[in-house]
Amino acid sequence: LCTTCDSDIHSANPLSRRHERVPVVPLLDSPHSGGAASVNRLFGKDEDGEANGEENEAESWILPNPSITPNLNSNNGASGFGFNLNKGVVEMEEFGFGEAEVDPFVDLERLQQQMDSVVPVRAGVANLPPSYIQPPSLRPQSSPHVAPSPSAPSIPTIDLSSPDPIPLVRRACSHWGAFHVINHGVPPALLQHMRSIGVQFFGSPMEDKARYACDLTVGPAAQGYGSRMLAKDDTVLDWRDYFDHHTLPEERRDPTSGLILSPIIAYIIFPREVVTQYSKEMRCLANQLLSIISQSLTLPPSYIEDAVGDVYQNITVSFYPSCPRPDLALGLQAHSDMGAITLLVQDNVGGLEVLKDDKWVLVQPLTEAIVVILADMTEVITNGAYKSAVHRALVNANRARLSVATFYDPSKTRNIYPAPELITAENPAKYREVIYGDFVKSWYGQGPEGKRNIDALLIQ
Ligand SMILES: O=C(O)CCC(=O)C(=O)O
Ligand SMILES: [Fe+2]
Repeated sequence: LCTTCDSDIHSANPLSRRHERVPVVPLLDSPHSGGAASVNRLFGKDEDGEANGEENEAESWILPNPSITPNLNSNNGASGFGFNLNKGVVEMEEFGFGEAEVDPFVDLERLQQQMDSVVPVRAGVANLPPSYIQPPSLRPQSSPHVAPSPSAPSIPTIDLSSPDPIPLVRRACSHWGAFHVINHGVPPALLQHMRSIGVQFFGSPMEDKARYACDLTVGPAAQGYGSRMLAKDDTVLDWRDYFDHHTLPEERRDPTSGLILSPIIAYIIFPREVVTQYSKEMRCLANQLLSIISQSLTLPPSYIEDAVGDVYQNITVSFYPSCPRPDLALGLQAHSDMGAITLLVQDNVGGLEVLKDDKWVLVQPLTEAIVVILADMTEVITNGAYKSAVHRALVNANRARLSVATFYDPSKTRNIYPAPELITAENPAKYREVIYGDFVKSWYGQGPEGKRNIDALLIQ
């Protein structure tokens, strides 16, 4: 709609007349984007503000598949989704949640009052569906915690512009396996932009989001919208919806891969321009960090990067709606990431926890900082000198939360093994060599359960 029509239509309804139109942040300052023109492009308008749907589709990260029309009430293909689409719809209807009209401009706090998601947000305080109830030992409060306070220990913050970050990184990696980086060189506007697009996407009506449903029959971590992490049915579900992008190598950028349904959309979802830029910046930062990490173990700067080989990068935007019983559920179960390194950007709600000395420690959100999480293959390559960090996401009753995780992984055919340079008679190899694809298969097949998959590689 042009601004005038938009205003006319919205003022016809006394409630929506009070809505305030707030555009998401302007696009980056680049020769191709900037200011009002970019905002117009984001919302499907040409430079004069007129609607321009075709351009939207061309710029979306994922393109529609015009041969398939979504039918939320049919049984077709429901079993292969990242979630069971039919089940989701039935559950939402059961809880009196019909087709919500969601304003894509709303912020997270307002959005959670009216949004729909795969997780059944409208279950009501007394009614967390049993499939989301964690066994008592895994519930948030049942495991030991470091009480959050300004003086409580937390992951270190490393200024990457400092003259010599190597000793700081060495310390953070050996003690925590996770740390914040600041002055990392990624433009803050890009981080904010990615978050804003996420808010806009998850705030869309289910009917629109379901058109991007991922197809887990093509394999785990398929591209697109979903909620289930594992193929198995008997796991407790995470209180999380996600949107996964396959970004590297570039040949994985098939805009239809992994999707079941994707017909015409009226507005843009994850614009290619932004995701591409984000992917580039995150790759650059990951390479810089892997170089510092290698050097911190007296390995050549490109050691871990070379050991990983061609990088497989996925960008997963996670959305954790407010939860009726945050004491019984988890946004994301305890796990270590399976690749080499993860770069996580969170909003200001908080919920990420890292396990340190068998106690959960909250990672306080830091504006503009990026959380670096060491993953399992770095643990193998460094022969356990650096351990992957076990982490999980909590949910809360009042506020929805959004995070963007960028995974830097080896290709499925890559052999990963402890660096021979780090093996001595006194310090023999601690892990068996593994083909990364086999590791991923076992991870998704049986579930993470903390570090069980990497522990299975330990040489006794
Ligand atoms: O959302 C978060 O804070 C954690 C996300 C995460 O651990 C993951 O996607 O692997
Ligand atoms: Fe993770």
